[in-house]
Amino acid sequence: MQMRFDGCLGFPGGFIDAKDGSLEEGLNRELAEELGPGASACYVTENDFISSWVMESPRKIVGHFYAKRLSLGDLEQLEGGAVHAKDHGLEVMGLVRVPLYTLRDGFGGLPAFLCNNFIGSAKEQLLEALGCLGLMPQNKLEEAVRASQK
Ligand SMILES: O=c1[nH]cnc2c1ncn2[C@@H]1O[C@H](COP(=O)(O)OP(=O)(O)O)[C@@H](O)[C@H]1O
Repeated sequence: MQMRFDGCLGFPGGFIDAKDGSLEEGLNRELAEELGPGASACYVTENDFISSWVMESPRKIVGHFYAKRLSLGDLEQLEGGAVHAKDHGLEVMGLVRVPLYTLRDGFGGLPAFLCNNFIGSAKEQLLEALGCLGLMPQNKLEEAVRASQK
C-alpha cells in the first residue's frame, strides 16, 4: 500500500483521463506516475480485476480495484524505484508493506495495521485482496479483523 498526502493509507491508482484507451491503460499510466521505474513489474490487465464500488458523496466516483501477486524480487525492485516516481513526496509519501502475521500479544502485526486510517474503501479492498490472492486464509483474516476491533 502507500501513505498518501492526506495521512491515509490507500492503493496506488487514480482517475482515468479521456485520453486513456481503457481502464487498464489509465491505471497503468497512474501506476507509472506513482510507483516509478519498477511499475512495469505490476503491469495490470483485465485478468487482475477484483471488484468495483460506487461512492455517492462528496462527489460521485466509480472505482475499480485490481490486484496481482508479485515475486519478492519484483516487490523489492518496485520499492527501490518508488522514490524516483513523479508523484513521490507530493501525492505519495512512500510505499508501505502490510504485515501478514499477528504477534504473540494478539494485536501487533496485521490487527494493529488495520487500526490505521484508510482512504475510502481501501481497508475492505486490502482484506479482499489478501483473500483473493491466497495470501491469507479467510479464518485468519477474520481473526485479525476481530483482534483489531478489541
Ligand atoms: O485506494 C483507494 N481505495 C478506495 N478508495 C479510494 C482509494 N484511493 C482513493 N479513493 C477514493 O477516491 C477519492 C478520490 O481520491 P483522491 O483523494 O486520491 O483524489 P483527488 O486527489 O483527486 O481528490 C477518495 O476520496 C476516496 O474516496
